[in-house]
Amino acid sequence: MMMMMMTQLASTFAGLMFFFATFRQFIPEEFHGHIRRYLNKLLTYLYPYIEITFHEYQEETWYERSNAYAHIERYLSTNSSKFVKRLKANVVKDCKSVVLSMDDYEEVIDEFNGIEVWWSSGKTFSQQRSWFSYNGGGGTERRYYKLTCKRKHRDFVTKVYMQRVLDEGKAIGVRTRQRKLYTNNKSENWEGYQWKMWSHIVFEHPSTFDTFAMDPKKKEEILNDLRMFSRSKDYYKKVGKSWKRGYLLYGPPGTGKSSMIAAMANLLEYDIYDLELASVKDNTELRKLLIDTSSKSIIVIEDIDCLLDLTGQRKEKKEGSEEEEKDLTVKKAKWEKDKDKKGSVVTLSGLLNFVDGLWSTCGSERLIVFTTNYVEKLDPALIRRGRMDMHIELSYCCFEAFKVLAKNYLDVDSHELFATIGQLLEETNMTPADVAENLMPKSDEENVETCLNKLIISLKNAKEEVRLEDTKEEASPKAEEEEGKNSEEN
Ligand SMILES: Nc1ncnc2c1ncn2[C@@H]1O[C@H](COP(=O)(O)OP(=O)(O)OP(=O)(O)O)[C@@H](O)[C@H]1O
Ligand SMILES: [Mg+2]
Repeated sequence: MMMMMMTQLASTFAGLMFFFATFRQFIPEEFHGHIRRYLNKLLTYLYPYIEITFHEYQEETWYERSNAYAHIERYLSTNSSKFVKRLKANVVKDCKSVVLSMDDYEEVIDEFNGIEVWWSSGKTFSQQRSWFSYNGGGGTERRYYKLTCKRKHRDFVTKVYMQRVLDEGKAIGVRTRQRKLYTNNKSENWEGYQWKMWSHIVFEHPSTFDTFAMDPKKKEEILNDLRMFSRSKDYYKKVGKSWKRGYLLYGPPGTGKSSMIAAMANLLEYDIYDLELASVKDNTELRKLLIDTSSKSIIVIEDIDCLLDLTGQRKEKKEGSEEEEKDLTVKKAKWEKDKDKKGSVVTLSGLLNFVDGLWSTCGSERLIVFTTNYVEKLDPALIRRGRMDMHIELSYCCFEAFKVLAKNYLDVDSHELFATIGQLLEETNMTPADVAENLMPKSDEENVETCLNKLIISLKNAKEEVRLEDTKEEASPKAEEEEGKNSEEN
């Protein structure tokens, strides 16, 4: 009703303006300014409102949906859907939930701090038919939201009220969005009509900190650190630091590094950018990839140890065991092959700049996570505090971690066999991945007891293998000595 009245007033005024425009040649020039001024005064009297229109597509980049429009749409869908008669339904989150928004030509009144604003939705039609409209883009229909408020509230509405609408709409978007897992390892990154540095799939990993097996104290420490980070926007601003944090996850294969990244993303509701460095052409491309990441995300570089020779100036690092050295050589050979195939010339300094150079400050609320199996091999510059702020060791399964896995896989909190398992875990090293594999029932016949016994047998076998290895190693220097003596005698 209110909107109809306002429209009528507006058309009356438009009529007056039209009258003036038509007959202006019959009116002496010197009166034009006065007439305009009086007409404007009359407008304020007859129509004491202002209108602001938010178009769905931006004029300069006609294919790009306006963020403001999207935020307003979400805000109105949450705040107005109870009062609007006709609603549009959008299915999100993999068909699991429905988001309602105002249908075209609907109106709704919103109130904030005692001030009323009127929102209406509408659309215009463009005569031009573009390539874009044939390709399912914005098409010839252009939607908009129109905000109408009293002229005297203009400042409050444009500054305070609109900021609230945009902030709330943005927050709703974050809550209801489908999280994504991005990768740069793809030759075809065309998305509709735009070239994308990253391609993505929907991120739905079940790992959480509840199901993650590790020492509870350490887990609590990590959880506190992450929660603190996500709440510290103002703190980072105050101390003059960009709002990002680096985590280095290190430990043997199968100790949960990748699972922890997924748990972090699920906890903070962030997207993940899985950066494959071998596919990055050079430092410039690395920077472009960085610029193209969004806030509220985790940038992951797995197996960072493969990058040791990036500069060709690797310092002498501690020698690892024979097995570790062999594993590292295989991994590095694969990395070199990938790198050569894709012609990658990323350097260590390029990577250091990526982590904390000037460009890294674009965007905010971001975690950078490196993973490695061989922390002692890494260049100290890469993992110094400030770049990798928190170093997290993920190690072999301890008794506390086993209890979490037993709860996850068998739904038991205690059992008489737990004591034996606790003892064996102290005596031998087994990764959480291996413990989990033993605990998982493989048929209907396998119950809690059979699974726990399976684990006990595996642990005993692992212990025996280590004992045999040790005996062999002890025996071999003696044999060498004997051999040496014999050759001297001969
Ligand atoms: N700490 C853990 N808590 C719960 N499950 C775990 C844990 N560690 C490993 N797992 C299980 O083992 C599987 C392999 O773990 P994950 O891939 O996270 O290991 P990783 O440390 O990333 O290994 P890699 O160094 O080879 O990449 C996971 O899918 C998960 O089911
Ligand atoms: Mg992994």
